[in-house]
Amino acid sequence: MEATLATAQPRDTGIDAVASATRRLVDAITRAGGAIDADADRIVADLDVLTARIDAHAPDLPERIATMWRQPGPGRFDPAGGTENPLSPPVSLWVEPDGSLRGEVTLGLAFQGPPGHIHGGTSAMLMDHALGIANARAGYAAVTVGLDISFRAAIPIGSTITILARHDGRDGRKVRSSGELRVGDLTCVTATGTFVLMDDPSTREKFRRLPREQA
Ligand SMILES: CCCCCCCC(=O)SCCNC(=O)CCNC(=O)[C@H](O)C(C)(C)COP(=O)(O)OP(=O)(O)OC[C@H]1O[C@@H](n2cnc3c(N)ncnc32)[C@H](O)[C@@H]1OP(=O)(O)O
Repeated sequence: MEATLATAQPRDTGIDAVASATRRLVDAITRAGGAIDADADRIVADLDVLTARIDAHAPDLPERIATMWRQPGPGRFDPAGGTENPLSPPVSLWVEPDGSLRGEVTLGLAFQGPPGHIHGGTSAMLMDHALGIANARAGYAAVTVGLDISFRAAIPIGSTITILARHDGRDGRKVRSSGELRVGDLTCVTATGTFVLMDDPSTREKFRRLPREQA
């Protein structure tokens, strides 16, 4: 049986290709560091031309957000696994036979925290998002209200990180999920999350309107 992808299906054309190219750009900048100083003026000028070319296509923010949420299927703009989001690590999560999620990702220097290792905030984002998707796959679209995370071992930059996440149950309007990040057999991060259902009245009211309407 073919495995089911729980995150967006990557494409090698269009906005996905632009996002991938931008990730390569960010990786190159972080690896080169100050070695590009002498060429910086020309690089900035080239990048500004590209930015202006792209910006010419951008609608205003509420319209863009509305368009994003009209897209069917897994979020293509998510911060972890969003194939259209250049800031998103290239995470794909697959549904295991027991309904839990499993995926792999390799992160570069842009995600560094302590020397040579992944930033804890990045690990927390991977966990938060994977736990949220595990809930959604179980039929419970929900937002995080609590995330309990333990950093047990540092994750080296460039290592293959295995992401595991599972939905653990529902208690009224709250749902729970848990997961971990592993490198090989080593469990580096564990997390448990408490989420509140999106269709709970207070949550629905909070997230119904677009940011500009809430200001
Ligand atoms: C498929 C895509 C998946 C995407 C996953 C994305 C995950 C995210 O990053 S979501 C973004 C981050 N989260 C947010 O922005 C939510 C911010 N919070 C809120 O807006 C509000 O708390 C809201 C609207 C959800 C609920 O508000 P309100 O009704 O006042 O309830 P609130 O006081 O916050 O608490 C709700 C419940 O959670 C419990 N709770 C609150 N904090 C915690 C915590 N840290 N740990 C455990 N439980 C908690 C409360 O005790 C309460 O429980 P009960 O229903 O039994 O009384």
